[in-house]
Amino acid sequence: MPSTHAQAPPPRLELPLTRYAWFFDFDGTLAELQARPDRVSLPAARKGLLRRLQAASGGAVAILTGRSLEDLQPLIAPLRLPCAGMHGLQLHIADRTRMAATARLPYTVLARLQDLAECHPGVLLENKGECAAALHYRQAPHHASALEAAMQALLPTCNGYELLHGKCVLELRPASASKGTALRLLMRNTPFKDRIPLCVGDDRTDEDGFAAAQALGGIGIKIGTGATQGQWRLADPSALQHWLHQQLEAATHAAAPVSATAAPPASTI
Ligand SMILES: O=P(O)(O)OC[C@H]1O[C@H](O[C@H]2O[C@H](CO)[C@@H](O)[C@H](O)[C@H]2O)[C@H](O)[C@@H](O)[C@@H]1O
Repeated sequence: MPSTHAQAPPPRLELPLTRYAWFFDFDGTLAELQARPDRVSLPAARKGLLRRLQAASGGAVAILTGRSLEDLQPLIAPLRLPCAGMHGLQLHIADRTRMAATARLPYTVLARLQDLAECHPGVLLENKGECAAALHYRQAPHHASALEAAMQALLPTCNGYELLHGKCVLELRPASASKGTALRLLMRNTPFKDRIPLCVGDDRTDEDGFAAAQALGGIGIKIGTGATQGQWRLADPSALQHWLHQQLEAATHAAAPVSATAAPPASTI
């Protein structure tokens, strides 16, 4: 359900950072979107903020991404964080990676996707390890409807799969898991357990994370434009970086001796 606050940036967090469980989407949220998935990198300043947040929150920082974990982990290195990959199909926590029970994409479907990429100049195939595969058309948006029709036609041969519409990307993936499922699973584990989930994301699959976080009494923060059920909104990854920096600075000052002339905090959540 759309929120009445969803156009406003989140105010300062009211409680200590250790009271929140932090969930971040990757592409479009921590890292700016690029023409191709392999052109993305996470700026050092943002890695630094995540490291500070990891320390300040007692380790309750996770990434929920649509990428496979094999793809994500080098992008966040040297950080080691709990994370969910492929929109919740993979879960990595306490140095163990688990995969939701799922079918494999028939090799005939993978071969067809490869053909589609080759026949449509500018289209890229992202094979996420046999369980899911995506066709990216950011560099060839005129092919979007042909790709969609071709992938819709493949769906009946992919039992239990759905066609996901992302940002200039169409993906065949099992319908059995979501970012909401992943968030709920992580929330059952230390150090996330008994905290207030705070979920940040820019894309359609992040809405599942917002719904799960808000159902647990938490907070959803939408990055960028578009309808959302998140309560708050930030313009882009740079605005998120700035807001996180503010939260960390405020927490650092709150831990310091209080000055008699300190101003009262502005509005909080
Ligand atoms: O859940 P996320 O971490 O946001 O992942 C969503 C998809 O992100 C990647 O694709 C998107 O970002 C690319 C790089 O900026 C961009 O070129 C593409 O157009 C976007 O759709 C990733 O490649 C996908 O696997 C993720 O599902």
